[in-house]
Amino acid sequence: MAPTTTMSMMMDSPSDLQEFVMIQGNGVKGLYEMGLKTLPKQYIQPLEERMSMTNNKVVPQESIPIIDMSNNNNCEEVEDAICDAAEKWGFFQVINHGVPIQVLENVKDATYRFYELPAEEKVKYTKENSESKHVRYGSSFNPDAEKALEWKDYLSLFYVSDDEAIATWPHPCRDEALEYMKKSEALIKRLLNILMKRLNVSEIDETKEAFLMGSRRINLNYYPVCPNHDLTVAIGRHSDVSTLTVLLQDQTGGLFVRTEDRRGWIHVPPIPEALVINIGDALQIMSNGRYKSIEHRVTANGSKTRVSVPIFVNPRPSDVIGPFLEVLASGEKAKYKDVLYSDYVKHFFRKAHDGKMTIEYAKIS
Ligand SMILES: O=C(O)CCC(=O)C(=O)O
Ligand SMILES: [Fe+2]
Repeated sequence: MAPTTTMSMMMDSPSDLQEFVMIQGNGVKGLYEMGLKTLPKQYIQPLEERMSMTNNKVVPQESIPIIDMSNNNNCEEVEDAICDAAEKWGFFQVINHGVPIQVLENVKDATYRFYELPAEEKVKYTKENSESKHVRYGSSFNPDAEKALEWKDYLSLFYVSDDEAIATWPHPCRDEALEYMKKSEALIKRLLNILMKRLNVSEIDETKEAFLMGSRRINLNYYPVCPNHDLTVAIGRHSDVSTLTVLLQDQTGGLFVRTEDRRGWIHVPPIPEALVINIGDALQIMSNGRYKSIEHRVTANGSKTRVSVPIFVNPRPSDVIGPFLEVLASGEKAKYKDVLYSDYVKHFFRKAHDGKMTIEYAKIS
């Protein structure tokens, strides 16, 4: 069938579009490559979700902290900057973080390599087809629950063990994704140690380590050029369910973070060689609200393809998480109840992205 015929059929029929994007595994990348000039209506977001609307003012003069983690920097100053940023912003960027720059470049290249596979290859990893429940390729966030789709393709890799990853992760990106995960471990431990110290957790024993970083998931996100990009989003407003997230973004830009007063959005400018760190809901819960998991979103781009590679550092699915006893020791009242982490995550993935609503699930009212 000629591409124009397929395209006009898809523009008219939601099920044809879903078949092409999700079932056949072409993703939004496939839509872009067909030369689509108009955004299909399924992707048109309600007015209030579009970045161009007045309720979504970008605050240009503000910026999240950029923290130099070089070893020769004053330790105490670095530690304070990290904890302050986690309390006030829930988001910061780190430079001289110790993850080799080549490892970051390699995982970005590997992301392109995966998405350049033909749809017949990628489709092997969709929810319907994937041989492993730990490997999932898809488009948008939760198409079954969303009123409007998001302009994003993703490959999500849940880490269980090296052997399992080697046996199941797609070859074009397997080694690079694993290497990025391995090489970021020291940074993750350093950040968690620093953040725990302010919570009076002086030592991360085995149980605490499981709560804080017992499981990890790495996503390879692909956001192709988007027609009528102002009418849609690449990722809708959400907070992460992780303990913390280490995010590698390319030089395109488009990630925005909610301001403290919730009245505007701040751009997270791409900085060469930097990593973005953000606090997730699990750490907001464990710190009893001291560290903030902040709403963020990604805009779609009309002229440039963007990739990003977050590592979600999580508790184990079987862990029951709640505010740490050390935090409550001073008599502070618990703001969150104990929740089974897998239930919390299921709750997040059952819905469309809805800002900061997920954490209501754990709140003591
Ligand atoms: O692509 C980005 O910059 C952010 C991605 C993100 O927020 C997520 O995957 O949870
Ligand atoms: Fe996120």
